[in-house]
Amino acid sequence: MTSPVYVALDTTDVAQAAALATGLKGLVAGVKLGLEFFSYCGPRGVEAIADLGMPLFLDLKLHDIPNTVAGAMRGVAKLAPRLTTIHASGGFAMMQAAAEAAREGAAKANRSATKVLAVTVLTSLDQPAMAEVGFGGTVLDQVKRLAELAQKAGVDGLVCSPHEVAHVRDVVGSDMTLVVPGIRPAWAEAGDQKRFMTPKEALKAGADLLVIGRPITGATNPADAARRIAEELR
Ligand SMILES: O=c1ccn([C@@H]2O[C@H](COP(=O)(O)O)[C@@H](O)[C@H]2O)c(=O)[nH]1
Repeated sequence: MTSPVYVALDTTDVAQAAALATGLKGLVAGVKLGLEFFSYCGPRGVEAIADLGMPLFLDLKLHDIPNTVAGAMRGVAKLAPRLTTIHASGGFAMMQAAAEAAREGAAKANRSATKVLAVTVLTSLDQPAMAEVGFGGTVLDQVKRLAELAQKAGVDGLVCSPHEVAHVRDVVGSDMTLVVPGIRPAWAEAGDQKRFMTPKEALKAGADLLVIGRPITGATNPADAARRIAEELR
């Protein structure tokens, strides 16, 4: 079975990210670089990891007015990741502008387009945390609402927790890529994740790709942890 796992390299250091990526080559589907890495290492750091030749997910979770997000997305497109993210709560026009900018960037470079994924509700939020920021309804309803809106805006996929993935699949059908963080093997600590499941449960619920960070990167032997997850998925 080909691995469905993108490993989150949440580090401030290019050399550390490169060493982790190299050690995990062949054991994971690709690597995910996020805000922590990008804040410290910038586009040049991303290029250094891209040069290792593994599929790249650049998870910047863009969220601003449409014009600003489109501009940032043109920059992202130059880095040519396979996948990237925006926040669905930025609204329809923002998502539409981001998707368009990604497609235009790819067309200009004559390559296949970066898939734009809309993040629905962060996996670190539970129902009380949502109420704190003024959402009266359920997490599930909010995720489904944003999923529908994102699909209408023309994005390629969604990020949601394993708790909602089956429901999201019912709403958007089979065309959209569903990427699921909030993954915790039974032997790993939850940390700040609130809506999580094991890798096997998440795949069974309908995830296309899983994002796993600390259970792998924080292990004494990251390659062994990745192998253990692969075993559990078999
Ligand atoms: O809702 C979301 C969206 C993105 N993430 C990102 O995934 C990884 C998860 O890392 P762990 O160490 O496995 O918790 C991290 O990079 C987040 O930025 C998410 O967790 N939830």
